[in-house]
Amino acid sequence: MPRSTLHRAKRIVVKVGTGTLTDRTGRFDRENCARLAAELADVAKGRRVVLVSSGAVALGAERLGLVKTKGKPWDIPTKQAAAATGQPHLMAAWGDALGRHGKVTAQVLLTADDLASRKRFLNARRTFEKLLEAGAIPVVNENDTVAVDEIKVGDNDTLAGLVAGCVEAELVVMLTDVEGLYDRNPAEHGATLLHDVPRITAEVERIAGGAGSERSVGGMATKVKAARRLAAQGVATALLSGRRAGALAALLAGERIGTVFAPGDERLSSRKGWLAAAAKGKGLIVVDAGARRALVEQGRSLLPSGVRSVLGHFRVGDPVDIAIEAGRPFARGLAGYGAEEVRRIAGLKTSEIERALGYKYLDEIVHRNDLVVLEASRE
Ligand SMILES: Nc1ncnc2c1ncn2[C@@H]1O[C@H](COP(=O)(O)OP(=O)(O)O)[C@@H](O)[C@H]1O
Ligand SMILES: N[C@@H](CCC(=O)OP(=O)(O)O)C(=O)O
Repeated sequence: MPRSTLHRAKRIVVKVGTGTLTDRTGRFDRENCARLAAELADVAKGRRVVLVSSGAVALGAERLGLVKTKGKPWDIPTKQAAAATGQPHLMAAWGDALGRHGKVTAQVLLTADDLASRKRFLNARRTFEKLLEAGAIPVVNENDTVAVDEIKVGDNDTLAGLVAGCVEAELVVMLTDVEGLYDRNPAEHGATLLHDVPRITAEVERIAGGAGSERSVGGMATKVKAARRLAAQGVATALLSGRRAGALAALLAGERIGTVFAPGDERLSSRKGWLAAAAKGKGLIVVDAGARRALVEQGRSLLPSGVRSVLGHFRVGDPVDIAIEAGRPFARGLAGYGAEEVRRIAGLKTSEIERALGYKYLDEIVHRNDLVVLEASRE
């Protein structure tokens, strides 16, 4: 999807960062919210738009009168209390601003745990579908008040990527407080804006630094990581200034504005996209180098002969990670056998499965249709 074809995207996730909705002192910027709402309503004509909006913590902090001491981050309960306070005001602000343009808004609060569960992921997808069908703009945020470390996404750039998978968007636009990705931190002298990034290499990741203010989370690093995951699923990502009037329309008109990360050639099915981005492996299957080659280079299924050992407990149909000894998982798939069964057939030929178990479901431990190679392992 080169720039000139971005206008074809029928489903777009737009992510708005804290810096776009607040001024320098951290106060809510109602004017910018109103301007953005008008532009979003325009983009939503003939398209389905999902908004991922940050800002709950900043709005809540303002209401609660919490003052930030430089260099001293708030503790988690303080941030959660601020989010609980700010979220209804954030929704009211978007509801009012988009309502002025005839758009109905709906609140969707999610955690990583919700999207890792296939059942809840599908439920969320059905809800999104209904809302979009009805012409509403879902406004998504992390469910910060309940999201402790183990279950949270952590930043809204990553959340926007997960939501894009859930609604099968073709494009994610992140509105932030800079014009796009620069070749070095834009605070440094002589930084140059990179308009088009055909491939997210390790070098691109290296130049993407942390957040621009203490109120934001993740910075460029999480945006580029999210863009890399999206590219691997065949989705384009654009970064734009959330303060530049008309930027969204200009981007969709093919103008050279902001940064566009090109999508990879392959568009993953929604199920494979979920496996790659949202699912969590319930266990780990350790395989030999030959199996790794067959899976990564030849797109084959995982057979028992390549399996060395099994860690953890999983049942048939559960997501499982696949790694070579002492390595990071390089693939994830849906288990064709439970962990106990895989332990009993590890290293055997497919013709020996039945003798070892007394029955056989399939030849494959993970079928290639249920398997994704994790893009981080390709480097
Ligand atoms: N190479 C880079 N190019 C652009 N911005 C960068 C880069 N490295 C770090 N940043 C920082 O990332 C910030 C944007 O991310 P962030 O502060 O998290 O904003 P948001 O609240 O919109 O998510 C910029 O303000 C900038 O300070
Ligand atoms: N969920 C948080 C925002 C987290 C976040 O990623 O913030 P940002 O870096 O400004 O997009 C909130 O609503 O305040």
